[in-house]
Amino acid sequence: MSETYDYLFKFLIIGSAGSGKSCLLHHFIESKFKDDSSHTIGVEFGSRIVNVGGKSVKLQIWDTAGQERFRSVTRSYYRGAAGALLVYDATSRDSFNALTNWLNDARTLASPNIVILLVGNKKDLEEARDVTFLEASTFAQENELIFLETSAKTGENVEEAFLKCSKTILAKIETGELDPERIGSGIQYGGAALRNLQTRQRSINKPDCTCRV
Ligand SMILES: Nc1nc2c(ncn2[C@@H]2O[C@H](COP(=O)(O)OP(=O)(O)OP(=O)(O)O)[C@@H](O)[C@H]2O)c(=O)[nH]1
Repeated sequence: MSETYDYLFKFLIIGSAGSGKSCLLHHFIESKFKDDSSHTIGVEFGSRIVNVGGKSVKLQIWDTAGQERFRSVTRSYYRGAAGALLVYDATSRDSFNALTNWLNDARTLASPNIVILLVGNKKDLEEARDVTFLEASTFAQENELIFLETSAKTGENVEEAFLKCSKTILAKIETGELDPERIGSGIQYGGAALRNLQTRQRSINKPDCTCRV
């Protein structure tokens, strides 16, 4: 039996090693900080159903390894992603400088319409900050990204990051900018939406009984 959600979105979490991708996913799924996090080998997976503007959306999230040696494996997961969290560590300038490369990969290997949310993680480490909010938001504007600063430690803005990205995808579906039926869109209808579509289809096909011959 199909689960009752309206849409399924495929999500990626990408960015430099150590920026906190696995901790963000863990906090989103388990609502707590993963304090024994080690480097991801290849990819890890998590999923959760969220409510976005009255629609239930199942997020299928692929957490990719940031280390260069896994790049060929992780790249193979980009295809057909509807959304991505592009993560840098706000206490690491290197992770910020690497964003352009990650962005190029996402836009060329995933769908060109992929919705990307830039995430400045480790917001709780204010004293060790190496990237200002202003320069990151300027980068986000220049590259047409949505932007949030988060802390996977305190949980600040973690939920918001996933929800904001989902909300943007949903809005683009509603305006017709994204087509869930396009192969590789990273979006699927769930059981609930399919039932609605079928009901609508039936009423379109039904002959108009009020007309008299
Ligand atoms: N203070 C603080 N530490 C964090 C935060 N997020 C992650 N960390 C720490 O940063 C380190 C790396 O976190 P991970 O989530 O494993 O990083 P990753 O991006 O998944 O790394 P790779 O799997 O190698 O790509 C760990 O020691 C975490 O405890 C945060 O928001 N605040």
